[in-house]
Order: sequence, then structure tokens, then C-alpha cells
Amino acid sequence: MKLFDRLKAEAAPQWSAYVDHEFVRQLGSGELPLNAFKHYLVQDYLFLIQFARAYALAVYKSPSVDDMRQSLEGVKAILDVELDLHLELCGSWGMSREDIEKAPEDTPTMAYTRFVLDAGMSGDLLDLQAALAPCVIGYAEIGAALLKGGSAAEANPYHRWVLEYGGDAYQDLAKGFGAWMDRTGEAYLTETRYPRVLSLFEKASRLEADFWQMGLNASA
Ligand SMILES: Cc1ncc(C[n+]2csc(CCO)c2C)c(N)n1
Repeated sequence: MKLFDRLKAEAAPQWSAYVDHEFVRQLGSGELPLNAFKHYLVQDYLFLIQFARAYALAVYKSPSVDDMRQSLEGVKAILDVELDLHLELCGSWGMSREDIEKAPEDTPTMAYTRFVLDAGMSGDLLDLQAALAPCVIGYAEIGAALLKGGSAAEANPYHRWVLEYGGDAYQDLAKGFGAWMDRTGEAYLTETRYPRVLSLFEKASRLEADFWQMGLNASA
């Protein structure tokens, strides 16, 4: 069994609370209040800046040149693609890059990014990957499910988001991440160590659900 599939199966409650969150349902149906999405997206931009640092830390924690390249792809995907998508969407609501960058980080943003960076700093590449996996692979799972359910229709105000994560390019990136984590697992994972890796994966999934909830709370 693939390491990711095992982690996901054993963290089933945290995983489903994340990928089946009410925010995701409303995003898919188009009923999500715009304020909830805007708050989420601004916070996600701030989150991604820290996430790029986590991938840069993965370059540092890489045991081989191949691992370094794979980590670097993550840094590039964020700096060259993800952040631009956020700026484009925020721009369509009249928000500039300066507006976004000076927004204060909300508590769930601080909690999640601190957790990921600490997992990487205090652990090795496998620990860092376990903390990153829900984020990278979860969005692919959500995007694919929403796309299949018809949420990419023009009538959905969030169709651009669905297309981004449900599209082939992101699906391939997430598959590549899963395969990369498997390779690291083959080199580093022991059964004694497994519970700690699972615990990192569970915590990251919980922090993802909290991140969605932060968006919903903003519209209340
Ligand atoms: C809270 C939150 N979780 C996951 C993602 C998805 N994501 C994080 S980094 C990245 C680029 C490639 O690894 C992608 C798609 C997000 N944007 N925000």
C-alpha cells in the first residue's frame, strides 16, 4: 500500500472533516458567501508565502539531488503559479498585492504555518512531507471531486478555483508528491517511527479543516 493511502485510511476522521468540510460543499455548489472566499484567499496567500519557505526547507533537508529538485519544484509552483492565481482573483475584487500583503495573519494561518515549519525544522524530510501531504494531495482530491460533480460550470462563481485544482497539471503535481513521499518512506520509514508520522499527518489535516472554518467564520 502506498504510504499516503495508509496515512489517509488511518487518519480517516481528520481527513473527511477536511475534504468534506462545509466550506468545500458551498464552494462546489457556488453558495459560499463571497466574503468567506475573500477572507480565505487573502489568508491563503499569506499561508503560501510560508509554505514556499517550508518547501525551501525541504531543499535543505533533502538527502539527494533528486530530492532537492523535487523540493525546488514546490517552491517554484508556489512562487510562479499559485500566488499569481490568488493575485488574479483578488485583483478582480479590486484588491491589490499591497492590500493582501499587509493584511494581518489570522490565528489559523499562524497555527498551520508554524506547525509545518516546525515539523520540518525539528524532523527530517519524511516528517516534513507528512506535514505537507494533506495540503498538497488534499487539494487535488477536492478539486477532482468538485470537477466531477460539475462545479467547474461558468455559473459557479468559484469555477476558476475548481479548474485550477481539478485540472491535469495540478493532479499530476499531487501524484508526483505522493510518489516522492513513497520513495522517502522506503528509505526512512520503520514501524517504530510510523505513529509519529501519522500524528503529523493527522494534525495537518485538522489544521486544514480549521483553515476552511476560518473562511466560513468570516462570513458569519
Ligand atoms: C491552506 C491550503 N492548503 C493547501 C493548498 C494547496 N497548495 C499548497 S502549496 C501548493 C502548490 C504546490 O505544492 C498548493 C496547490 C493551499 N493553497 N492552501
